[in-house]
Amino acid sequence: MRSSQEEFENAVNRVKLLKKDPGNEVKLKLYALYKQATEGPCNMPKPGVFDFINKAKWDAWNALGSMPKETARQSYVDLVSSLSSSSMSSSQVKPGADRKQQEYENLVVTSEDGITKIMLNRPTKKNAINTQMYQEIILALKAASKDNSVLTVLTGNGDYYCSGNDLTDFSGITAGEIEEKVKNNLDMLRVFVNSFIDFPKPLIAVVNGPAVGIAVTILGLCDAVYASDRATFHTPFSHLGLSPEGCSSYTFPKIMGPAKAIEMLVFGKKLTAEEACARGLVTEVFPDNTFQKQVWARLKAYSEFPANSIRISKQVIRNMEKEKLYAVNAEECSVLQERLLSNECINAAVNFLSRKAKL
Ligand SMILES: CCCC/C=C/CC(=O)SCCNC(=O)CCNC(=O)[C@H](O)C(C)(C)COP(=O)(O)OP(=O)(O)OC[C@H]1O[C@@H](n2cnc3c(N)ncnc32)[C@H](O)[C@@H]1OP(=O)(O)O
Repeated sequence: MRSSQEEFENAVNRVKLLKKDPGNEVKLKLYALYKQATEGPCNMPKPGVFDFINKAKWDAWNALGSMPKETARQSYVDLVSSLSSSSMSSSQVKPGADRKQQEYENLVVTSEDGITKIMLNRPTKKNAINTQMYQEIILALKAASKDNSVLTVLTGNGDYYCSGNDLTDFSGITAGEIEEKVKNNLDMLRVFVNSFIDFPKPLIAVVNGPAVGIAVTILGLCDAVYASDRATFHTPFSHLGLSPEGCSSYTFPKIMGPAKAIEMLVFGKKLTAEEACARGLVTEVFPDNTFQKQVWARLKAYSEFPANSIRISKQVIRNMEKEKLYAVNAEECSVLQERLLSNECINAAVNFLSRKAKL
């Protein structure tokens, strides 16, 4: 829907009423869209390099090129609407309260202060990831990649961060159905891991408690990992007749060296948070009683950094090895597909289901 001149003028007036300073980047965008909407393409002579303020304004306006006046007017109205609603909601919510987004069955996703938080929410099952939760995480990452947040955080609700893949996922499946179910799950796992590889902004894991299996391997694709000193890191693939996933067969040897990676991925050594930090898998460890306070203060400070710079820097680092990561993911999924059909794996799952085996 195209905006009218009246809506545009209303938006111009609403900008003056904003309670929160939207920051220089947004102000430049508003300036440029206003000029384009009212005067058309940039018609000013380029200011000298030392005339910083006018040069920044000129650059912003000039960057809009030949954008039609009507498009600029609409973009201006849209931008002001997004600013007005965020400024209004921040004055309406209690300090520290989260703004809830789309409803998910197994996640709580909220956005506040430039941070989108994706919280795994099956605390009674130690946040084990079932098929639906995999799909919801894929959707939540897609939404977060497009929202206004600067940072995205992955964390868990309750005493666990996540107990890994839901081992009951294959229960109730008949022998005739198993191959197809495994294939479908592995196709989904590949998409799930790719959504971490492709995530365009800094993705931070706030590991509030023990982490198992895929919840650990995927940390190698996160940009920072903050852990409570209560957290542990366990990849019991061999106990379960499985093989590494989440690109860990590539990221772990790179992060901690092959010998230490094999100790975790092949021999299933469980690490404390301090040990995982010493190996480079964890960025920093915090005492559990001040964990949330310290980590969120840190993240809030980071979220105030220039959003484009942060995103572009993350992408420069990730783009170096994206193709490699896609290939590793595909290979790991293909090996795991065979493993999931092996007797070793089926016996481990049956043991868990009959409550004989725990980690
Ligand atoms: C798409 C295919 C991808 C395949 C990739 C797999 C990679 C992996 O992730 S492998 C790792 C799999 N995870 C595990 O092996 C953990 C299994 N769970 C446990 O060993 C224990 O539950 C625990 C050590 C995590 C916690 O023990 P604790 O005594 O404190 O609590 P519990 O009473 O055992 O658990 C409470 C509740 O939660 C259920 N649960 C916990 N983890 C899982 C899980 N991974 N899958 C399914 N359900 C899980 C547990 O059964 C309990 O449920 P009930 O209260 O209903 O009995």
